[in-house]
Amino acid sequence: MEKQTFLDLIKGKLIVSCQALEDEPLHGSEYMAKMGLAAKIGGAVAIRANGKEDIIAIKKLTGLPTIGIIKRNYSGSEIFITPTLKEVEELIESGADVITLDATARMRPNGITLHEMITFIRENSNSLVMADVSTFEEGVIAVEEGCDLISTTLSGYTSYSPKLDGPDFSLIKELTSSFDVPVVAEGRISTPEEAVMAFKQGAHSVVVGTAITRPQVLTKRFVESLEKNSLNIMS
Ligand SMILES: CC(=O)N[C@H](C=O)[C@@H](O)[C@H](O)[C@H](O)COP(=O)(O)O
Repeated sequence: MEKQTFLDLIKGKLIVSCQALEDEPLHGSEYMAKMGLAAKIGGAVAIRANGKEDIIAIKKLTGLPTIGIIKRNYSGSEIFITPTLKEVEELIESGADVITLDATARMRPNGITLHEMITFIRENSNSLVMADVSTFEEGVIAVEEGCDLISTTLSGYTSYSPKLDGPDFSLIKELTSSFDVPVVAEGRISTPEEAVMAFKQGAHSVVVGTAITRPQVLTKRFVESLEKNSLNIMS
């Protein structure tokens, strides 16, 4: 998909992240494709997904554009979102419209740089490049490296970024007020009101994952709240 067409499509709209890792009950491309379809029926305009199989299944069932990542752990590196060219190659094969890279300041496996990863994508595909960052400084680098979109995904998930319960609205605001590159608000957006707040900070689009597609986490929130309140009532 053309860059401008994709950016226009997601502007002011909701992207849903449909991901279930191997240790999650909804793991499997059939479940994720149906989750994607449910999101589409609800009005999502694109799907963020993990892994070649899920991306292919989601694209086939929904027809929506996909933002692809591959989560994989390598010993000796903390980077787990599309860490090496191997994952990039798998994403190119999947036909993902956007390839998302960890653009944090941490060392990648094999010492490959963000610059080399982006160059490889540009030379071997028409996919757009999204940079997942955890701080403003990483956003600056992502812009300098020519990423098509920046996402706040990793705020709270690097040792040096703030550990917030909710979304990192300050980071969204800082990035959107400094760059023309579209900023996607992502990470711990749990309510429609928070999504609206993210747009008020200038976000181009909003990604919601857990609050829509991880029922076990949502169930737990209810249960914990009930337990806490029954304790309060008893005391
Ligand atoms: C940190 C990390 O691994 N984030 C992942 C990135 O793709 C996903 O596990 C998240 O679900 C996604 O970013 C959406 O965020 P939330 O689920 O908070 O709405």
